Amino acid sequence: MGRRFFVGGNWKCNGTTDEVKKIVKTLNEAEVPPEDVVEVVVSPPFVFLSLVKSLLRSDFNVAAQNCWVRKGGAFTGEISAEMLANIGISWVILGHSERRLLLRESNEFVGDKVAYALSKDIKVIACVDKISDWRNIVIAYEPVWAIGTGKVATPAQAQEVHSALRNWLLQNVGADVADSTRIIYGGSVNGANCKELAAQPDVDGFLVGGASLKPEFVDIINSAVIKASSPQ
Ligand SMILES: O=C(CO)COP(=O)(O)O
Repeated sequence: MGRRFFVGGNWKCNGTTDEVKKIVKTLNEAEVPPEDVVEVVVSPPFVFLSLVKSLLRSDFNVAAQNCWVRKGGAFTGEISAEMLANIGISWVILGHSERRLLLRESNEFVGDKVAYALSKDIKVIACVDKISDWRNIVIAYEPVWAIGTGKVATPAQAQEVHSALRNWLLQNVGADVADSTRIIYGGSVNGANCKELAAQPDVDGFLVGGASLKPEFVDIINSAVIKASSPQ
C-alpha cells in the first residue's frame, strides 16, 4: 500500500516577517524522518510565499492557501495558479471550510478551482468533486466543530469518517485510487493528540492550523514514525 504520511501546516492569516522567519528557522533545525516517510507542506499567507520558499529546507514544500478559479486577468485581488507555478509553488489548499463559510465558496466553485489548479500542475489539498487526476490530490477531512476550538475528533471518530471516505473512493473511483489517496485529518491537532490519530489505519496525516505556528509542529511531523511502525 505505502501511502506516504502527509503533514500540512496551514498558517491561515497569521504572521509577520519576523514571526515567519522564526517558524522557518525552527523547521529548518528540526530532526524529522526523511522525505520518503513524511511529506511536509507549509502554507503561509500569499505575501510570505516567496520568502518562505527561499528560506525553507528543500525537503519541505510550500503551498498557497487559495488561488483563482481560472486564468488570471481583470480579477482584482486574486492570485492565479499560473502565478503560483511561476514562483515555484507546487501546492495549494482549496475549499477550506473557512472560505466556504466566510466567503461563500460553493462546492461547484471549489471544484472548478481544483480542476484548474490541477491543469496547471499544482497539487491540491482538497475535499471536493470534479477531480480527474487523483495522483495530485490529498483529501483533508476537517470537522467544522473541531477547527480552532481545541476539540479534536477521537481517533475512532476520525477513523470512521476516513474509512467511509476511502470506501466512497472505492465505490465511485476505483480500488487503486482508494488505496493510494492520502486522507488527512484537520481540527485541533497538536503535539499531544497526533500520535493516537496517526495510528489509525485510514489517517494518512494532518492539516494543522494553530499548532503549525508553534514548535510542536515538529512533533506532529514526527508522528509519521508511529504510522510507519503500526500494522496497516
Ligand atoms: O483548519 C485547520 C487546518 O486547515 C485546523 O485548524 P486548527 O488546527 O487550528 O484547529
